[in-house]
Amino acid sequence: MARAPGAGAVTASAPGKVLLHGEHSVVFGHRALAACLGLRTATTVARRPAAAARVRLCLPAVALDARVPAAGLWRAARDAGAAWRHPRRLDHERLLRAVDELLAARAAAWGGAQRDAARALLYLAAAVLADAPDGPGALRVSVRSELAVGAGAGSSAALAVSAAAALLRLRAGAAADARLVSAWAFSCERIAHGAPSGVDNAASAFGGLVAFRRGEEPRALALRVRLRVLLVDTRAARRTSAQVARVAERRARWPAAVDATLQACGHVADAALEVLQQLSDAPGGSGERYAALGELWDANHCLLAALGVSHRALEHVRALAAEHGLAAKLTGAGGGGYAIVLVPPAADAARVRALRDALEAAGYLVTDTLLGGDGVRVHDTPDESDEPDESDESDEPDEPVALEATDS
Ligand SMILES: Nc1ncnc2c1ncn2[C@@H]1O[C@H](COP(=O)(O)OP(=O)(O)OP(=O)(O)O)[C@@H](O)[C@H]1O
Ligand SMILES: C[C@@](O)(CCO)CC(=O)[O-]
Repeated sequence: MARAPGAGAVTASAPGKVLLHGEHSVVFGHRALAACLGLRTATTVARRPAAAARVRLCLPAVALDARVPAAGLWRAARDAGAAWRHPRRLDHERLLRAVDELLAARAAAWGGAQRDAARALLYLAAAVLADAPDGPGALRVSVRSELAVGAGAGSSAALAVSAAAALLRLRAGAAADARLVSAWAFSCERIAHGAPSGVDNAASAFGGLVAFRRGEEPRALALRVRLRVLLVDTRAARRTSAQVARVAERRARWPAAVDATLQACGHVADAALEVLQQLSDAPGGSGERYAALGELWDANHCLLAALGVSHRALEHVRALAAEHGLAAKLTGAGGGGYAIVLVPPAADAARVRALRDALEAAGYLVTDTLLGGDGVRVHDTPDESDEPDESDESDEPDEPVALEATDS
């Protein structure tokens, strides 16, 4: 049997993130500080030997298993100027229109999370692979994740970064630079979020602790400090785009007041960066510095609440943390989703345990984790000797791929 063009499969994984500071204010040009999580999303892209060009999307986290015919999409991507090295040369809107036309009838019954994921993955696959000499052919894209979807821990960025890295590895034959991966993931994030700042994809691609300001290169911070947090999933659903729209709407009504609040968030982020730098330079006296950091988390949370993006569950988490002597803030877009509780090294273990119990008794999911760790990683290389099997056409389920957490 003839081998399918460029047969093989690649898996890449990327972490979620938390924003220590700067959610929402980063959209308006202020500094954000992001740290990646030990929880990851893995995307496997496999070239399949099917006769017809199509993409199968296996996305258990959003309960989607769909097959989409793709010949027209590959053509549209070439017409839109797709070239894997140059995300900015692509006519973004034109390719997106082609994706939407393709999905129009098919996705009518899908929910928003399914449609957003399918749009993002089809866009990326077409954009990165359409200019391959032998064409993209048939693909299977399978995603597995340890992250809560749509909760503020950067699940959409981890999806975009891991998919971009896998597709680029398949297309280019070598692992791509994190900046290129991040740039493609940013184009992808634009699809659901309209005008994202880019902080989520930068944090996920680069890993560790990242200082970010819109329009500037992300700065990986070489800090010798690993913050311990309780990551609390309130399980209150929300969409990032809706929270961003809520702030924009409030700003349209009260421009001066909202701009002053956003600017204050920026000052808090600047001050927190100084404290983190001190913690890294001189770990002695860290009790006071952790107390200062806690104060800044609290201030940042209150400013975000003033912007209208808190939620009663987030306020509840903060109140429980305060009862146990710890500081907490919402992280990500807010409106539900995740909060983070700062656990200083000297925190009393029994109190932390008691807080965890109280949070769990209230129905929240708690992960005790260290922030920082690896950014994007390519796990597999395409195996060109892997003779495809005709039975691949029958769309049998994928083999699961083991996901290693990087820390926690
Ligand atoms: N593992 C996954 N499988 C399929 N789709 C996913 C997955 N992870 C994220 N998504 C897509 O990303 C969307 C969630 O993006 P959203 O930006 O609202 O949340 P988030 O990225 O988790 O939070 P934030 O942007 O505030 O950090 C989902 O609705 C879905 O379309
Ligand atoms: C709410 C927001 O600031 C962070 C979402 O994690 C949106 C963005 O930066 O694009």
